[in-house]
Amino acid sequence: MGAGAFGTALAVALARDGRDVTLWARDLADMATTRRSHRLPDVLIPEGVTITSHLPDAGEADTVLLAVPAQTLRDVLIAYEDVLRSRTLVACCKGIDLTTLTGPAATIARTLPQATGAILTGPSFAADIARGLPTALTLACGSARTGLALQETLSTGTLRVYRTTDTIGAELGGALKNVIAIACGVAIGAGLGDSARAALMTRGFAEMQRLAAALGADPQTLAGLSGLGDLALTCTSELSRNYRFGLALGAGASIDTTLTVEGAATSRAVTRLGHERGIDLPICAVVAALTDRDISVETALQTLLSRPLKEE
Ligand SMILES: NC(=O)C1=CN([C@@H]2O[C@H](COP(=O)(O)OP(=O)(O)OC[C@H]3O[C@@H](n4cnc5c(N)ncnc54)[C@H](OP(=O)(O)O)[C@@H]3O)[C@@H](O)[C@H]2O)C=CC1
Ligand SMILES: O=C(CO)COP(=O)(O)O
Repeated sequence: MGAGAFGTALAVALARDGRDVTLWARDLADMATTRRSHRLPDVLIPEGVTITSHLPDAGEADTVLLAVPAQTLRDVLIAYEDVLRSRTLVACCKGIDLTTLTGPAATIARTLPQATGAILTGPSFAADIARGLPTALTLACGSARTGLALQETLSTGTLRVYRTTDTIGAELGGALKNVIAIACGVAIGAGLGDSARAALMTRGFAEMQRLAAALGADPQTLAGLSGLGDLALTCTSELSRNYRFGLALGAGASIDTTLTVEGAATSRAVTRLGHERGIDLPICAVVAALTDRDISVETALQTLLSRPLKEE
């Protein structure tokens, strides 16, 4: 569900590997006839993918991948509850819901408790997956048995899926790396240099681990693909929309508001979560203030540099 860049890329990769895939979009436009998505223009969607805007066309499919932005996941679950509640639902989004302050796996568990929930996350650009380039992802599911089955279902010759039962760690790794990627983009866009970026990645990772530990995640999960792996990708590549958003903010350039930039809303959600739990998240707080245009880049820099000196 969700025929954006990521949903389309996963559908293409799975169908190429022989899976029976239905790709649902709320608005098909001319996708079914052209078999192309404007978000992945170079990719022809294989005939093995059924493209539809009528969800019952998914028939008895027992696994549903939810590739919609994190801030819309809850609405989608509620709107299609009748079709979704008895299936295995795999969230393929990265973010923290601003209203409930929950990640995608927890949002599924809260909204449709009868469904089996999981999350697929980790370093992977949709364009790379669609081209069949080698990619490794994390599949987290509270049920070890379902996780094992999903790992088999979602792995292909080039898409290598690792599994864990730590859904909190996996969803936090994916959500938080986007916030730090915005910070890194700002640093590079403002001309602060690669050393500043390395500092933000490392101290940002410390914030990710701090919050994850406080919320009950296994710190090892954050050192894996969903966490360190995705941080490395997203903080260094201009293919990332979060990083590009930061670059524009830092350079004072215009922002493309049509793009999905999950880290913006998530920086606000995470800052609220930090306040509620008494956890120090200075980089996330600065990103939230920058994206809200509450502070300038100069103030953001001074805020971080003037903090008391401490042990690492
Ligand atoms: N792109 C990437 O490389 C990767 C993305 N992800 C994650 O995947 C998630 C989706 O991102 P991505 O596919 O890139 O985003 P896109 O902006 O490319 O696509 C978003 C899709 O969600 C649909 N959508 C938005 N709101 C709703 C709604 N209320 N109901 C139903 N459908 C809706 C859009 O439909 P419409 O076109 O009608 O607006 C569109 O099909 C994000 O959380 C992202 O972090 C994860 C890994 C890689
Ligand atoms: O999550 C991603 C790569 O793992 C995609 O990053 P962006 O959402 O920043 O484009």
